[in-house]
Amino acid sequence: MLDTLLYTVTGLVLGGLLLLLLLPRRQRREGEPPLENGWIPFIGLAYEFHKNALEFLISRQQKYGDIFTVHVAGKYITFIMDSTQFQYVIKHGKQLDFHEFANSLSSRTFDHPRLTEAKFPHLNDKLHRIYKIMQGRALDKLTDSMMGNLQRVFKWKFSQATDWKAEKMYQFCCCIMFEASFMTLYGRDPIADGHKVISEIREKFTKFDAKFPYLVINIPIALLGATKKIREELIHFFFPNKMEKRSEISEVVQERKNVLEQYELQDYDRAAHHFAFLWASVGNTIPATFWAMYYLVRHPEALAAVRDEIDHLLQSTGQKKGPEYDIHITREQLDSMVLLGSAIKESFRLCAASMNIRLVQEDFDLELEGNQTIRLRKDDFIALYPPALHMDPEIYEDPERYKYDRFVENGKEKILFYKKGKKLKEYLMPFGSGTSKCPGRFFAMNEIKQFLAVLLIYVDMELVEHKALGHDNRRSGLGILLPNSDIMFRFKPRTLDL
Ligand code: HEM
Repeated sequence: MLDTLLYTVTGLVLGGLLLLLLLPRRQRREGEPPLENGWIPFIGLAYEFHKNALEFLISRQQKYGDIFTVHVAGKYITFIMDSTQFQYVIKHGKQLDFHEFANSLSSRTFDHPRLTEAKFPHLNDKLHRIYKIMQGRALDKLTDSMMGNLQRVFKWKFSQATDWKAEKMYQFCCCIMFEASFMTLYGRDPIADGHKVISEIREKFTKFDAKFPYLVINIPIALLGATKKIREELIHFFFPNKMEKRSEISEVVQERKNVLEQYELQDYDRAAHHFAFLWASVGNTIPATFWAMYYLVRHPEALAAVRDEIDHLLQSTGQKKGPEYDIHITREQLDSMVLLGSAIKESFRLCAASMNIRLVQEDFDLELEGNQTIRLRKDDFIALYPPALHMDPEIYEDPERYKYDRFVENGKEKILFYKKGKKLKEYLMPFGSGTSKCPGRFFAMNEIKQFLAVLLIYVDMELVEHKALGHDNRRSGLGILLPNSDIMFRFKPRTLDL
């Protein structure tokens, strides 16, 4: 009896699978790029893509050429692999939309209502206008505040270190960057113990962040253990009663708060928006800071050259080195440190994997260089995958190698990179492109520079473990990749040669 039941169930499952396999697949139409469906219905090539996106895309590029469409988890994505063609995708903002797609992703991940124009007229535009506060001269205030907060956190961290002290490097970066960025953007609660409250938020944030890639690919939050509860707790930190208590809130967060208050939103929904901004402001900055620090510590010649540049700046501005002194470095001075900037860009090149994705709004022919056109279908995606550019040996010689001064030429920032003899408009894309370019990119770059400058001024450091780190590919396509494990390093107050 049991045998018969088992045979019947197995038969039904196999029959169902066979039927699924026999379902008609999408066929390539004339003018469209080569298409690969994958053999598993709905899933398509999702597994291969997520295992190692760069390897997967390069293998398809070898098979189909620079443009091809693949079926990944129910979506059809056309990849443009030739970096000389990127600008043609970037400039088609009307037919290739980013905001609609980003809005629904953010709403699903951070649990706020979608900011549709019909329901919340002009809200999206108003929020985007605020981002100007993070650019140009307006950035001075934020940069100064970050410098003060970073030094406060570093001094607290190093206060007990008299001799070598070992720590996990990722955790170290996360602790310092989270706290300093949080205080800079969201200010402080004058009564509560700042370190304790922020550590609590950071721990919850780290747990949420570990599940972030699953939320993005639409795995129901109910299947992700305690993530729903943690997300709610994080959102509660930004409720009006908590925000009102905080002093020294940055202008950008204050302005966002003012704009959100002009609309009929629940307290929870407003708080969820603040939480989304928190994720945007530290979710990539922390791993980016880690990689910049890791590569410097791993390459003593790079560390020595960058430290020399920082020391030189201190000397020329008459400042003393050492944790007992306050350091002041202006935004212009940060900009002038080309070796430090180059070292950070080089680490971006090796770890930035944010897919630039656009949703096709209507059937249309996308014109590319050299009278080439490709036919695109409404509701498909078109994507640029920066690692394909960053690891291209025609653009970057010996691309696997970390070369801290790769972005310096004749003592200035190097901005000319070529492919097929053509000057590239986009040669480094950690921050996205066109309409979706990160509005926090100047602040992010400054923060990482400040972190490294203070660190190198305050301490000597070296690796304790000598294992090679790889990437955790779960965030492939979503921003800066995390390392596949943490690594021990040690530091001690710097011996000063004054
Ligand atoms: C190394 C650090 C950072 C990296 C690599 C990074 C990268 C990016 C990327 C790639 C996007 C576009 C998303 C997409 O195309 O899907 C983006 C958007 C965004 N980033 Fe950043 N980001 C960083 C730091 C920051 C910081 C420090 C802030 C704010 C303080 C920030 C605020 C934002 C915001 C608000 C958006 C959404 C913009 C929109 O709605 O159009 N980011 N970021």
